[in-house]
Amino acid sequence: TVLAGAGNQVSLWARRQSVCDVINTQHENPDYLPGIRLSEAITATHDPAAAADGAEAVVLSVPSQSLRENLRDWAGVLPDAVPLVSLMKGVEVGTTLRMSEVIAELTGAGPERIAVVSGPNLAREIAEGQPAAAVVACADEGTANRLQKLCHSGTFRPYTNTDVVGCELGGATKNVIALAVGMAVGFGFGDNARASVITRGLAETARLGAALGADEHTFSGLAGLGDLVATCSSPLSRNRTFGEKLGQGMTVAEIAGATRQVAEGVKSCSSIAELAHRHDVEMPIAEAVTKVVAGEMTPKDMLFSLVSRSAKAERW
Ligand SMILES: NC(=O)c1ccc[n+]([C@@H]2O[C@H](COP(=O)([O-])OP(=O)(O)OC[C@H]3O[C@@H](n4cnc5c(N)ncnc54)[C@H](O)[C@@H]3O)[C@@H](O)[C@H]2O)c1
Ligand SMILES: O=P(O)(O)OC[C@H](O)CO
Repeated sequence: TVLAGAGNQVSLWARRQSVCDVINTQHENPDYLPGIRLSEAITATHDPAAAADGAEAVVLSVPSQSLRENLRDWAGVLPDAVPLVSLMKGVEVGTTLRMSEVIAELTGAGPERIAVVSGPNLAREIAEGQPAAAVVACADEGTANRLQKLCHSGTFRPYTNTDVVGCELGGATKNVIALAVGMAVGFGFGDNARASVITRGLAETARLGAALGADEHTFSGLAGLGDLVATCSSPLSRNRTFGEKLGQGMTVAEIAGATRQVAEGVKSCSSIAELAHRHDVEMPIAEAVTKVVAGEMTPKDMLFSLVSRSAKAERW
């Protein structure tokens, strides 16, 4: 929708032919975005080669843990030399690779071709054409500039950034923090708890970013604070909603069984906690969320354990 709104012809790949048919004939995706009319500049196909044929850029957006298996099928049909753009906000379980790293590994593309778009971009609001801003990050500024032009419209304002690591970590970690915020809300706590978890969540995200070579300024930008605030505040967020249900006493299996959409933080929390351990970074919220998701701690114990940790200086 963003690309079509900026004047591009968009070819969308979908797994199910029936979804392609509805998009092509009724210009709607009733399963995921009911009631929203899609631009006629968007056509759908079940054939990845047809979707990628002649593309100026390829935008990749599937649940993070499925990217590797999907790219194995797609790598052979992706056009050479065009930018490969990730919208995904997760870290691969088992490898702890960021999505740009998975793309590099499976396609052989260099950093000058791999970009990330991230920011406070809740899908339904974007599809409704509500205004939003985002970051287009690529190590190569020229590629970032070209992609910025490709998606800049009257409702979508992209900024460029060369800090791919920071943008990806901001996007993946905010999902984990949103789970914690959701748990606090679901348990019945108010705005003080919510703001405290958001702020300390940002602090631990920035600590991890520093250890992995990210630019600290990224975390006060749209892919950091911006996305964190949107996700932790919005009932549209799947991660926050998942956390809320955990806080109300449902189990991970019960919640996962009742939703068809991905809450990336549920899987990525363990990869992020593993990255933190490996780089000797303290990430108490991510570690505690990982324990709740693994069934090793209740949301109530998690929330009180975070408050009763040993006292320290705010900046250290
Ligand atoms: N929804 C948002 O508001 C939003 C905003 C920005 C970024 N993202 C990110 O985009 C990525 C995709 O999220 P989404 O919101 O589209 O998720 P989703 O769960 O709403 O939909 C994912 C789509 O992928 C398909 N899918 C599911 N499993 C698949 C698999 N194994 N292989 C191929 N396709 C599969 C689903 O059928 C669906 O069409 C995530 O990393 C998410 O963090 C989402
Ligand atoms: O619905 P969520 O929790 O996956 O969040 C969606 C987007 O990442 C918000 O920018």
